[in-house]
Parts: sequence; C-alpha cells; structure tokens
Amino acid sequence: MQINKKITFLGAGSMAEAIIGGLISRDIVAPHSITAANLQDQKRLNYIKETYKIKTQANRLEATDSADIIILAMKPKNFHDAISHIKHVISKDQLIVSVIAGIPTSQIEETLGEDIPVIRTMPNTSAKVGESASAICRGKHATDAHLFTVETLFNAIGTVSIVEEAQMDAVTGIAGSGPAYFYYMIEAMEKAGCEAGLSEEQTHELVRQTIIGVGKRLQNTSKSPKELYQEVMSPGGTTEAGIHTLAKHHFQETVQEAVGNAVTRSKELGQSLPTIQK
Ligand SMILES: NC(=O)C1=CN([C@@H]2O[C@H](COP(=O)(O)OP(=O)(O)OC[C@H]3O[C@@H](n4cnc5c(N)ncnc54)[C@H](O)[C@@H]3O)[C@@H](O)[C@H]2O)C=CC1
Ligand SMILES: O=C(O)[C@@H]1CCC=N1
Repeated sequence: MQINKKITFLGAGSMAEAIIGGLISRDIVAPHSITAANLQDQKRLNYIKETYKIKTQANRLEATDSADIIILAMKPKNFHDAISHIKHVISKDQLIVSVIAGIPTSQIEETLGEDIPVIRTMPNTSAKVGESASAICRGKHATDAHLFTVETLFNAIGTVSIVEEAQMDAVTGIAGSGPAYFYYMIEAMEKAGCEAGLSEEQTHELVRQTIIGVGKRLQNTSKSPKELYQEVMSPGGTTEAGIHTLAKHHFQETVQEAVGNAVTRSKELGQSLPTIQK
C-alpha cells in the first residue's frame, strides 16, 4: 500500500536515513514525496538526495510548510530550537511524528498548540533493512486515521507495536537502543575470535552468520531462550565453560542494569528540556 502524502524529515541523520531507506526500498512512499532538511549540513543533504533520490530543502520553514507529515528526527537536545523555529508554520491539518527519544507527546503538543495531532514513535536502525522493532503511541489530538497512517509507514520498516505512552521509555531501552547492545557484543566476539587465531575476515563472517542464525531460529521456534541456550550446552563442554564465565561476571544482571539505565535516561531526556514560550 503506497502512502500518497508529502513527508518531511526534520533531521537527516542515522535514524532519518534508516527510515527513508526502508520506505523507499519497500515502495511505501515515492521518493519525490519525501523531503529531508537538517541543521546546515548541506553535504549530508547532498548524500541523502543522491542516495535515495528524494528532495532536500535547506529552508526548514519551507520544508515544514509544504508537508502533510513532519517527522521530527533531531536529537532531544535540538528539539527546543527545532520546534521554536518551525512552530508558527505548523497547522492542525498536518501530522507530527516524533522519533525523538524521551520527549512526551504532551510536551510537543503544548509547544505547538492545542489541536496539533502528534504520534510518538520509537524505531531502531534496523529500519534500514526493513527489520525495525518499532513502537508507536498517540497524542491526545491524533485520530485512529493518524495512527493507522503511521502504523502503515512504520510497517514498511519492520514490525509495529501500538503501546501506551507510559511504556515508551521501556520500549526505548529495549528496542530503540537494543541493536547497539548486540553490536557491542559482536565487537567483543570478533576481538576474541582474532585472539583465538582466526583472521579478521574469518571471525567477521563466523560471528555475523551466528547472529543471523540466532535471529532466524528465534523467528521459527516457540522454545524459550533458556531452552535454546541449553540446547547448545553439553555437560562439561565448551559452551558451559563460556556461559559459566558470563554468569560469574553477572552478565544477565549487567544486561538488566544496562536496559534499566537506558529506560531511566529516556525518562530524564523528557524532563530535562526547557519549557518553550508559546
Ligand atoms: N539512532 C538511533 O538508533 C535512534 C535514534 N532515535 C532518535 O532519533 C533522533 C535522531 O537520532 P540520530 O538520527 O541518531 O541523530 P543524528 O545526530 O544522526 O541526526 C540528527 C539530525 O538532526 C539535525 N538537526 C539538528 N538540529 C536540528 C534542527 N533544529 N532542525 C532540523 N534538524 C536538526 C542534524 O543536522 C542531523 O541531521 C534522536 O532524537 C534519537 O533519540 C530513535 C530511535 C533509534
Ligand atoms: O541513544 C539514543 O538516545 C537513541 C534513542 C534510542 C537509540 N538511540
């Protein structure tokens, strides 16, 4: 299903690129219907324009004014300046979609004016290959139709869970930040592979395929993670030796603490921003 709306990305960084890449490769939005704008980085806009054949716009007001859907894809610290700059050209006929971590819909609504529909989302960078685990929630002025539009857009870049806004910080800690935890672990496994005598190329290939295999296996089994790792572990074998070391260093508790800290940080991001004058 193609969405016949003009979409402007305010912010043209990693996350915007991942979503644009997913939307275009799945043919959900025509490239000429997408515009990207950022904060004075013409080189980056040129790259995005050439790579995805979309439009770019140096003037953020024009980019905002001409869009049906405006996707806020700047860092939380830039949210204040970004919204202050564009808010006078936003109308209630437009839909604001935020991918910004931590910022509640109420904060966006209060800044923009009472009737502006807002949908808050949390995708992840696997959007670029159509495999994001995204969650979306609606602000108080967003209708079912708005939610459906955003669900359709984000379905093009992976799976979509509709959640309560109170759950968004948890989503951010698990799925928004999630890819980074796995890449961090992959980096460690690659270092270990080289130390154990494999070439960089060999270790890269082996680790990558191991992760892909785990992902596909998870998609095709009803077994729990415990059952799955126990399946790998022979008593007195190699895996037991490895898992024993992870357990000795409290690996699972560390991961739980890491996710917990990411969730806390998401909450803090929403609280630490200055109030914007209307
Ligand atoms: N990178 C990730 O894995 C994920 C990021 N997010 C959220 O997406 C947002 C963007 O993150 P990244 O793409 O990683 O950041 P990034 O640093 O790669 O890109 C930020 C973009 O915002 C632009 N920008 C800054 N101030 C602006 C302004 N006033 N008006 C318009 N554009 C402005 C910058 O020029 C840049 O193009 C953040 O709020 C983050 O919380 C959400 C999910 C995952
Ligand atoms: O690190 C961050 O703040 C963003 C939000 C989720 C993933 N990256």
